[in-house]
Amino acid sequence: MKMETGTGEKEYIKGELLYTIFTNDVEHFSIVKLKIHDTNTDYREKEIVAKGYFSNLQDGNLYYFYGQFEKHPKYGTQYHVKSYQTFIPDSKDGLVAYLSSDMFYGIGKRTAKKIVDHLGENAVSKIFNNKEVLADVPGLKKETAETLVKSLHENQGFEHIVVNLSKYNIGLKMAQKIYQVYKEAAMEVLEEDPYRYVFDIDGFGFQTADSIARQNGISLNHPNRIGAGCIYVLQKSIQDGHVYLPLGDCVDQVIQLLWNPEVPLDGKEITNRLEELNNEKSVIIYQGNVYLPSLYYAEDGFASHVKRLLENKVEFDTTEAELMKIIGEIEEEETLSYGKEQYEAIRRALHSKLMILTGGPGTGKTTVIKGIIKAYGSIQSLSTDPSDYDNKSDFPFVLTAPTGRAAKRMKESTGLPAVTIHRLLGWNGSDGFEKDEQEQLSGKILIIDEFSMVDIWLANHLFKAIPNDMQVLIVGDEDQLPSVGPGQVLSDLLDSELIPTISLHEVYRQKEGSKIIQLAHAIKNDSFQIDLLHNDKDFSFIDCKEYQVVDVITKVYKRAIDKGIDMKDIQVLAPMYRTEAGITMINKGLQQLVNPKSNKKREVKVNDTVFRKGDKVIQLVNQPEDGVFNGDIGEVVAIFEEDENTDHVQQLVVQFEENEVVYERKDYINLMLAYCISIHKSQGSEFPIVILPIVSSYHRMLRKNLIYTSITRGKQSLIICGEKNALTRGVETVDTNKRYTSLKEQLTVRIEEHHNVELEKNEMIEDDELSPYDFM
Ligand SMILES: Nc1ncnc2c1ncn2[C@@H]1O[C@H](COP(=O)(O)OP(=O)(O)OP(=O)(O)O)[C@@H](O)[C@H]1O
Repeated sequence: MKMETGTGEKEYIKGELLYTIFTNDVEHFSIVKLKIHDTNTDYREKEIVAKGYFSNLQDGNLYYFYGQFEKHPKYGTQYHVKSYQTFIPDSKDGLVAYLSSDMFYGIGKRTAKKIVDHLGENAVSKIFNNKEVLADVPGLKKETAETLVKSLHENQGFEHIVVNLSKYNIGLKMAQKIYQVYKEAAMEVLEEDPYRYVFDIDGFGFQTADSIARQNGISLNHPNRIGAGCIYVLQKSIQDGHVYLPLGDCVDQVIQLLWNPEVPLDGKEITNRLEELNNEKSVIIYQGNVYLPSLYYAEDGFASHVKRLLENKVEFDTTEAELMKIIGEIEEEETLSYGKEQYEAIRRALHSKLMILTGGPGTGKTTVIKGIIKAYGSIQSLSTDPSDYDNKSDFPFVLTAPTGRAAKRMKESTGLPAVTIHRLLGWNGSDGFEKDEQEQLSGKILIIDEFSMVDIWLANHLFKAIPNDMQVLIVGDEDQLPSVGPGQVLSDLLDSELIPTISLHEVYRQKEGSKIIQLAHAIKNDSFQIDLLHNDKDFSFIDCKEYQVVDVITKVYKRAIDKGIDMKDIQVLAPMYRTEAGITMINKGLQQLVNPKSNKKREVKVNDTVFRKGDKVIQLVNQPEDGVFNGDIGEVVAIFEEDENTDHVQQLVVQFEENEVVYERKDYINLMLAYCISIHKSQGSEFPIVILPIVSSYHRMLRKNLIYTSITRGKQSLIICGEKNALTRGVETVDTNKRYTSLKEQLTVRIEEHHNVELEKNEMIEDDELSPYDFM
């Protein structure tokens, strides 16, 4: 419902706060009940529920609220507040009463009257604009004036900023972020240099700053505009995975962003500005490349921690003969015989401070991890059973992975505890990580799985927390998609050839007759042939066109459900959201099939999506405070209305593998239906049955590493539906989008010298000592 005032005047409700129905301390989102004293809208009721991002509202106080009416399906009309301010009486008597109230300590009626007599009905805004006006109030002590100014700012600083920011269409939520950074100086900063916000406020876009600058007459070639353009271009490049931009690219992109026919800018001006920013440490220019400082220091920090670890030697005095015996005993226990590469991987990992283990699916990475743990336990006489340790943190084997699902898989496949990297480092959201250089991790061996997903920021945080006496094994498959965040840490480490690496090539699962593995390796080795798409016991290909995809997937899904397969075990993966065969349409089709609308099931609608009790959903952002992370999949188990819980807000409850999370309406956008998820979101997860549509309308996305990643998510069965040509073209298309990173160079500079020494040592080990394969 839209209310018009008919006069073009800004709509308001002047209301007294009766009570707060709900408030969220972190974001200051509140729902309040108001008694209406006045309004210039057509609303005629005496009370209304208002909601918005308030700070410090007091029961009984009068405020002006500016916003718009909304119709809630159950509770009727509510006022969605965009900005607000305390009502300050506009009569002299009212103002005297206000200034002499409890809100202003030390000001009695007489002093208040003096102020009002001298400054008039607009006393408060005059003081806000220039506190010096109080100096002329006869008989007002300096200290009293200072206390009054301070209290005014405490009581109204935020509202004042909110009201002023709203003139530039900046909403309450962004205003909270801005106020936290600049406090009362927010407007001053904004009007003098709106571009400062691009540097300091997370999520504040360049275009917004630019339009405010236009309104305030800041010139198009103002250095602040050019500076903000540079920062913005660098921030945007993170979305493409870059750690830096070459100076020339950066300059070109800034010229494009700032382009205006009236004031053309040339490259020299931009380069000069970048150099100034470099001097101020707002960017870092190093060897002709431009970095945002956080990325430069992450790369620099990670490289130095890798060097630090490599400098510390491993005490390993077990002879090769003893090691052979120990590994032989493990082979007997596990009833297998390690292949040559696998044996070497175990042996080398025990000798190395830091080692990388790579290999495609089914090459035995997990088998090797288990072997390393057992061998280490045996050599050091340490139990590999966590229950033998009184204190959890004494367990010497630390297993971790970047996502919840990958950690869970690691836990299941090794039978040992494994947690996400965030949990291992004690991430507290805005407070950062508990573990760092000062408070490092405990344990003897750290094994990090799915390392291809780790970005440079997380790699740096993790490595700074690794103590010198810990051995580290990095496990990953470089042919998977790179991390969502900036960098390509695993492939840079491998490219540097400075870290001891063992690559497993022999495929063991294939020996058990897996077509999925065969396909994956054919794609990896560029030997994919169309006749590999013949159906097999774990694989089928269904020929269909784009317009048939949703229908085909629905039928396959139905067949699986009819056979009694749990929907948790079937996962549809697709590369894009918005096509006829995109994730959104597939989700709609599958929701209709497995969880259709019913009078018996509650549902909520968020934009175009309906979440219904029983729906499979995926979490889209990290929410460490609730123990739920980007990519976690769960099920909607309940929906509660406002009058059914003590918080008096609508709630949606999702059961994840390990915990239950309660969402309020404003957080529903962190969820999506998950019958079909994006291939990017599936990284690090595996599913018993994967259904994979591949059609030519996805061509923009179809790349070898994307298809490889999707195929390797299927554990027992893979069904590809779509067009063979699209699949063939996709596996032949290599991702040429180069990520600008300099980790390899950073590592080379730091550790080449050290590495030469290590190499010599390793050669000595290889020369002097015999391996079992020398006897074969
Ligand atoms: N040397 C071996 N002899 C016999 N079987 C083996 C050997 N190595 C591994 N396997 C078997 O091959 C299968 C795949 O091994 P494993 O799970 O360790 O590979 P992986 O590289 O971790 O695979 P993925 O990345 O797909 O999880 C397992 O069933 C494992 O028991």
